[in-house]
Formats: sequence, C-alpha cells, structure tokens
Amino acid sequence: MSVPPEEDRRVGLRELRASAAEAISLLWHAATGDLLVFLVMTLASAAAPIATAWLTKVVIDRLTAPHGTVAGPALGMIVTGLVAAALPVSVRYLRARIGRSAGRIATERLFAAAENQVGLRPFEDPAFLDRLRLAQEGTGRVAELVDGLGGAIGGMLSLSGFIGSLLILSPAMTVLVLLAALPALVAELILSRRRSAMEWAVEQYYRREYFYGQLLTGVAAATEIRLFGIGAFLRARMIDERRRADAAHERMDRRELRAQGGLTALSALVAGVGLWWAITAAHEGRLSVGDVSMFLAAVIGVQAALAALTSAIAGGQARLLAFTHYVAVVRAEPDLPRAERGGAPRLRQGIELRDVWFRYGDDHPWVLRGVNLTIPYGHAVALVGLNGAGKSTLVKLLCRMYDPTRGRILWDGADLRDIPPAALRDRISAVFQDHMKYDMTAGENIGLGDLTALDDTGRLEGAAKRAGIHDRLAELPRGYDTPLTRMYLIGADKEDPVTGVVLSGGQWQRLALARAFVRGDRDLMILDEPSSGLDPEAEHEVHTRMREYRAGRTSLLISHRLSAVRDADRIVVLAGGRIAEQGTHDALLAAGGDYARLFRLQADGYREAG
Ligand SMILES: Nc1ncnc2c1ncn2[C@@H]1O[C@H](COP(=O)(O)OP(=O)(O)OP(=O)(O)O)[C@@H](O)[C@H]1O
Repeated sequence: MSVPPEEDRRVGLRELRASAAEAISLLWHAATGDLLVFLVMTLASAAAPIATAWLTKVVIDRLTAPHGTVAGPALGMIVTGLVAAALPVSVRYLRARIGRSAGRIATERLFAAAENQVGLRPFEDPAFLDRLRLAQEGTGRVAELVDGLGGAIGGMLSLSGFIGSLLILSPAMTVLVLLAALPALVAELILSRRRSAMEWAVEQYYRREYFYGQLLTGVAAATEIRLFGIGAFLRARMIDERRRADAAHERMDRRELRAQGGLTALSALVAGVGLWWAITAAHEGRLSVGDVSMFLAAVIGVQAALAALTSAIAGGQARLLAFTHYVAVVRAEPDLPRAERGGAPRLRQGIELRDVWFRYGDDHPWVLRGVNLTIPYGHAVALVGLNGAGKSTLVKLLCRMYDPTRGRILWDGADLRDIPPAALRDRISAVFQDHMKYDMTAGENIGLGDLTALDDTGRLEGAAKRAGIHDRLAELPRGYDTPLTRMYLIGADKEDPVTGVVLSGGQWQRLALARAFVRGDRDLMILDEPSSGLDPEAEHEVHTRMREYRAGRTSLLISHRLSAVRDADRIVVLAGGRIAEQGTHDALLAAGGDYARLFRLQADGYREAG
C-alpha cells in the first residue's frame, strides 16, 4: 500500500509553524476588520469573569463590614453581567462571518493550487489525493482556526487574571493548581497529535467509502449494478471501509477517555485541598468571608481557564495539524518543471520525438522504448497499434501531461519543457479517447473548447455542424441552452425547470469533436479514436469531414479502424513501445508487415460479413 505508516506522518515543528503562518495570513487577508473586532470582544469576554469575581468579593466584604456602601460595585456587577451575556452571541456571529470569508478564499486558493500542477501525476498519487480531500475538508473548517486563536488569547487573559488574584491569596495554592494542570496540557498535546495522525491514516478508508457511495448513487454505474446484482456486494465493501475508520476512531476515543478521566480526578482533588485550606483559614480568622469567595472563584477560574487554554492549545494544534494538508497542497511545487517565460511559436517545421523513453513509474514497465518520430508541419500522421501499445501515452506526452523519462520532444526544435504549458496547450486541439461529458448545457459543452466562443452562437453552431450534431442540438427543448444532464437544474430557477437531456454515446462523441473544432485554427490537431462510438454511416461522414479539416494541417490521428487512416501522409505502427514500421498505406501494404496483416484481417472481416 502506498500510504506510509502513522509514524512517518508525524508533523514537524517547522510544518506546524508554516501552517500557523498560513492560517493567520489567510484570516487576516479574508476579514481584517472582523478579525480585529473579534479579538477585542474575545478579550472583553475573558475579562468579564475576573471583574465579576473581584466585584463579588468587594460586595461581600462591604456587606459584612459595619458601614459599607454596595451600590457602586453592585452596579458594576450588573454592567459586567450584561456585557458577559451579550458578548458570546456577537462573538459567535463574527466567528461564522470570518469563517465563511476565509473558507471561500481558502477554497479558491486550494483549487488554484491543484490546477497549478502541470501534469497528471499528482492526480494518480493516492497520498496527494488523500491530502487534497483533507485540505478541502479543512477549507470548510477555517472558522475553527478562529476559535483556536480566540480561545488561546481569551484563555491567556483570564488565566493571568485569575492567577494574579490567587497569588495574592495563596502563592502555594497557585503553584499547586498550575502543577496539577501541567499533565493535562502535555497529555492533550500528545493526544491531539495522535488524533491528527489517525485522521490522516484513515483518510484512505473514507476516500474508498466515498468511491463506493458514488458508484451506488450515480447513474453511470446504475445499469451494471442492477443487471449484475452487485449492489449488496458494493454496499458491504463500502460499510467495511467505514468500519475500519470507525475502529480507528474508537481506539482513539478510548485513549482520550482514559487520559481525560484521570486528569479530571486530579484537578478535583487539588480543588478539594484548596477548599479545605480556605475554610480552615477563614475559621481561624486569617481570611475574610469575601476572601474565601474570591479564593473559590479564583481556584475555579484558574482551573476553568487552564482547561479552556489547554483545550484551545491542543485544539489549535489539532486544527493546525489538519491545516498542514491545505498548506502542503497550496505550497506544493508543480509536478513538472514549468517554464514561465516565452511562448509557443506557431509551428513551422514540425514536432519531433527524439529517443523518447517513458514509463509511468519506476516500478512500472516501459511503455515507450526509444521512439524517434517526426510529425512534419502540415502533414497528417496516423498512429496505429494493438491495445496497450502506448498510443494514448504518446499523445499525453505531446500535450505534456507527463515528461519523457528519457529523451526529448521538440516543437520546431524547442524542448516542450522550455515552453510554458499553457502556451503549448493553446496551440493544440484534441479529441481524447476518454473525452469528457460535462453536466452542463449543450452550448457550454462545445464552448469549453474555447471560452471565447462560449457566447458566440455562430461559432458554436459552426463547430456543431462540422461535427454533424447541430440538427440534434437545435431540436432540443431549449436548443443549445438545454442541459445535457439529468442531475442538476441548469440556468433555470426551480419554478421554471428545464428538463435535461441524455445524449447517446455517439452523440457525445460528436459533441467532443465539436469541442475540438471550435478551437479553430490550432497548430496541431490530435484525434484519439474520434469515431469509435459512431455508426458506420456517421463514421464515414466524420472521417470525410476530418479529412477535409486535416488537409494542410498538422494532425495526429489514432484509430483502430485502419480504413480510416489509409490516406494519412504517414502511418506509424507502434509495437512493444517501439516504432515497428512507418510509411504510406501503399508502402506498408507492399512491405507485408504487421500493418498489412492487420489491414487484411479487417478487410477480410468486412468482406466475409458482406
Ligand atoms: N496512468 C497510467 N498509469 C500506469 N500505467 C498506465 C497509465 N496509463 C496507461 N498505462 C499503461 O500504459 C500502457 C499503454 O497504454 P495506452 O493507453 O497508451 O495504450 P494505447 O495504445 O492507447 O491502447 P488502446 O488501443 O487500448 O487505447 C498500457 O499497458 C497501460 O496499462
């Protein structure tokens, strides 16, 4: 399993500091004014109980003295009480507001950081995906960081106030109370670290549970699940993942229960000793009745403040530990080196793969083994080969989803690594084998190919016509504004819902083609199995259109249907990660190699069928 054991995931102090710095900067940036008001209010909330304790002492002392006036301190108690009652509501409101603003900004930064990854590798790395999900969860819990900050500051203030008060009455008792609180602090800090490590360790279970949950509730797998009767099987697996996560949580909860039970008993014992001392001292006349009240308030106050501070520190640490996932994603270096300057010049000579070797990981087999290939400017090159030969992989290298493990890919002589990825991709149009079906409107599904066309009906329709899907889209209930999904209501409020439409596989494929066409005049057109889902008539029509489109343009076409590639300027046969043969259709047939064998096999199949 690729997930390292818990010990390897202990977070260092440096990471914790980075997390704190990022959290503070995020909160400050998101809501400076609110944060300042929140801090002032938190301080006032912390000061209120101390003021109340002192005012109570003064009132009691004056009541027990022969000529004391109590109006002033009594009024003070009323005002303090009012403030203490009103503040928590306002603090809660502000906390939620700050949490929302900071959460929004954090989400934006997180997704921008994920997008900042140049290639696909991070999205195939379970550890990165675990982090990403924990980080995403963290953005919804930014408000808790505010709690940590407020709790720590308020806790410090009320603690120092009560300690000061207690010191005046009994220095020995002060030391005792503080000593009794120390184990609690240490224990909480250790526990919070362990909890954080546990959460990281169980994340893989949650992600798999989520996967099964999506399968069981999504439409994509619904037919197979019903037909094969595998619902109960998948549900059992899902619950199994949850059970493992629950077991880890249960172990952690028990640990906490044991530690916290012991520590609570210790503080109760210390409070009891203090109470005994105070009552005895008052009985012997060494303390006034007001002093006893103050003493009791101070012991309880110190213990409560210490408990609050301990949990604020431990909780803050836990939240910062959780926030390290966010920080790790936001500060992650791109997976591939990214050139920042320069652009991709318009293609004039061609693209060249020079001794390209590639494997998906050190422990994976080689997919490409020393490929030398030129796609000359203005030529149509076709790539054929058996399943798993590496055709789509080569396409991904051309789009720089990965870098070659060895060797270079040159764009008019410039290494792809030296061209900013966005500039390179801007020069390419493509239909991918596993093209996307966006749960958006028909127009948007095409316009995503080039955002400048999103509101340009003429361009959208032109691309759709070229892909042979315009008529179907035009007859939809809302034409190009019809949602191609039944999962959401799009572009309409709930009083006037637009029913989404489900397209057939071949229609989706045409839409993917339209998306590639709307990109217009790009330098390289990649067509990876663009017609695999089309009926024979449609396939013929699409290939004729693409042939027209390709004429004079640089293109790379992948297809298992060899009749579709026969008129390419050059056909390249990939086998065992190497180029087995290349040439024109006629030359390859004459050579009598793999291509000729496969072509005859397909042609015979059609003849037999006929
Ligand atoms: N993301 C990946 N991680 C690991 N291995 C991969 C990955 N993608 C593809 N492979 C492996 O690389 C090899 C080549 O796959 P690729 O998709 O490039 O083949 P292809 O020629 O396009 O096949 P097909 O004709 O079936 O589409 C296969 O053995 C496949 O298992």
